[in-house]
Amino acid sequence: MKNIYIIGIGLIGGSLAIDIKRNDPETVIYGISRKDATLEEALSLKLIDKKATLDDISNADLVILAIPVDATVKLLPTVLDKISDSALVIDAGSTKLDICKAVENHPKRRNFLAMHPIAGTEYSGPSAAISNLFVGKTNIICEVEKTTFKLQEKALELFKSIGMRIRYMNPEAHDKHIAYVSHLSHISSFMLGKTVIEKEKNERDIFDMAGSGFASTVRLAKSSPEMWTPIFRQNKTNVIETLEEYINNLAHFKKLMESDDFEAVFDEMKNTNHIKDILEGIS
Ligand SMILES: NC(=O)c1ccc[n+]([C@@H]2O[C@H](COP(=O)([O-])OP(=O)(O)OC[C@H]3O[C@@H](n4cnc5c(N)ncnc54)[C@H](O)[C@@H]3O)[C@@H](O)[C@H]2O)c1
Ligand SMILES: O=C(O)C(=O)C[C@]1(C(=O)O)C=C[C@@H](O)C=C1
Repeated sequence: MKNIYIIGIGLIGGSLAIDIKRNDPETVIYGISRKDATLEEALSLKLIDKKATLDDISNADLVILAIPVDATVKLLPTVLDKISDSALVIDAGSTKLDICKAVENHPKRRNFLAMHPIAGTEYSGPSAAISNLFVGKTNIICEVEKTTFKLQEKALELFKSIGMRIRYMNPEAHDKHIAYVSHLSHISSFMLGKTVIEKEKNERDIFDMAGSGFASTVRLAKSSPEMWTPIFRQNKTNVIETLEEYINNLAHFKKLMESDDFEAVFDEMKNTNHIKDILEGIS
C-alpha cells in the first residue's frame, strides 16, 4: 500500500507509522490532525512524510483513524464518503460497538475494518510513539465478514508485518470483555491515585514512601482524560457493571477485616494469586 493516511498522529497512529515505514520505506505516510502543531511535531519526529487534510484522502490506499472514539464515530462516515472504491479504512478505537454501528448502513461499509490493538502505554501525543509497540500483541478484529475479502487480506498482511496476532470477536463481546481487563483497570488506577493524592495534601511524607508497588498500580492514572472520557461514555453500561462487581469485592474485603476474619482475608488473596497463570502469556 503506497499512500497511507493516518488521522491522529499520537501514541497509536505514530507507532503504526514508524513500523509501517520501517517495513516498507517506499510507502508515503500522510498525517492528518486537528492542530497544525501536532503535524509539525510529527514531521520533526519523522513519524510522517507529509501533512495532509481530509480532502486529500481520495488517493489513499489505506486510511487509519487513531483518534478518540467519539471523534472516530463522527469522522468515519465522512472518511468513507471521501475514499476511492479500492481503499481500506481501519480504526484503532478502544471501543467497537458504537464505531461499527456508525457505519453499518454506509454504502462503503465493505471498505472498513474495525480493529482494537491491545497494545499501548499511559503516554499520548506524537512524542509517545515508539517502534515495535505491536510485536506479539493481540489485535481484536470485529465484524470481519463485513469487509471485502481482498481488503481483509491486505489488512491481515499489514498486521502480520508489524507482529500482531489476530483474534476475531463481535463488537458486543469485545466491549463487554474489554470493560473488565482494560476500562476497569484504568478507573481503579485513577481512583487509587486520587485517594493517595487527597491524603497527601495533609501528609507530606506519603510520596517519600511510595515504591515500585505503588508506581505500578497507579501507572495507568497518568493516561489521557481526552482519550478515556469518550471510552467510558461509549461503554458506560458495561463499565458500570464491572464497577459494581469491583466495589462489592472491595466492600467484602473491608467487612472481612472489620470482623477480624483474617483467614478469609488470606483465602481471598490466595485464590486471586491464580492471576499469575492468567498473566503468563501476556507480554
Ligand atoms: N493509548 C492506548 O494504549 C491505546 C491502545 C489501543 C487503542 N487506543 C485507541 O487509539 C486511539 C488513539 O489513541 P492514542 O493513545 O494514540 O491517543 P493520542 O492522544 O496519543 O493521539 C490521538 C491524536 O489524535 C488527535 N485528534 C484528536 N481528535 C482529533 C480529530 N477529531 N481529528 C484529528 N485528530 C484528532 C490528537 O490531537 C492526538 O494527536 C483512540 O481511539 C484509543 O481509544 C489507544
Ligand atoms: O498498557 C497500557 O498502558 C495500556 O493502557 C494499554 C491498553 C490496556 O488497557 O491494556 C489501553 C487501552 C487500550 O485500548 C489497549 C491497551
